[in-house]
Amino acid sequence: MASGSCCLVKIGPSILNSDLSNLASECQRMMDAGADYLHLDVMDGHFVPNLTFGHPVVKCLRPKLPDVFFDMHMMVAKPEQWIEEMQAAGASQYTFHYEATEDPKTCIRKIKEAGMKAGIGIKPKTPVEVLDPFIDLVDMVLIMTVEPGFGGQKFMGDMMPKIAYLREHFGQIDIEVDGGVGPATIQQCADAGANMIVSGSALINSENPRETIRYMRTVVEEAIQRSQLER
Ligand SMILES: O=C(CO)[C@@H](O)[C@H](O)COP(=O)(O)O
Ligand SMILES: [Fe+2]
Repeated sequence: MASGSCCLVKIGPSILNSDLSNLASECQRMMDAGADYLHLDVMDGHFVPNLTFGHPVVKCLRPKLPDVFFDMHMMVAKPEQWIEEMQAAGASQYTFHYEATEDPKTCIRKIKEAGMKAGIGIKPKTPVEVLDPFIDLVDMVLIMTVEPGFGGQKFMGDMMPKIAYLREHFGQIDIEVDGGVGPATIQQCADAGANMIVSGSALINSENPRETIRYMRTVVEEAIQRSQLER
């Protein structure tokens, strides 16, 4: 892991590829397996070529999982549009895409005013430096390692320098990695400096999700320890 990091490892399953007719029990299954939070993928058919669910589903899910941190991955055009609804539905963090808004600063301010944590993410073709002006304003940055829109895609290892750049220049910020992350790719994410690990199909399809989560957590913890020794 690049230098400067001492943040907490958090594993957040993406339930996009789970049996959505059993959404609450699939979420509970992931939490029972040792997940730290849930990464809920919202798609609007405009920003990405796919549809999932919106705030009404989050509202139904919240009472079933009252204490769970919901990281809303908002793959939507005009993300400003859904901030209040998501907060009212029970979202904990609102992670929007830099590419989806003309005014990221106002979007961040509105998320904070609504009482949620704010995350900002970039698609694979977006250079990481565009995030520089917003790092001090947000709680988390998201580096996509697939083109957003679908679960089960191939991990893009060439995104790792973006994570290393953020860890190198911005110390302890929470860096989330999302797309194709699982036991086969976690080492690359850990070495680059990611500490918030989204894993969808690898966890949902795992025969032993508890062991898969434990393994990924250990790999990232060891990378953080190594980076601290190197400092
Ligand atoms: O945001 C997205 C896709 O757009 C992700 O959250 C994926 O849904 C994660 O699933 P896997 O790539 O791990 O299967
Ligand atoms: Fe996601």
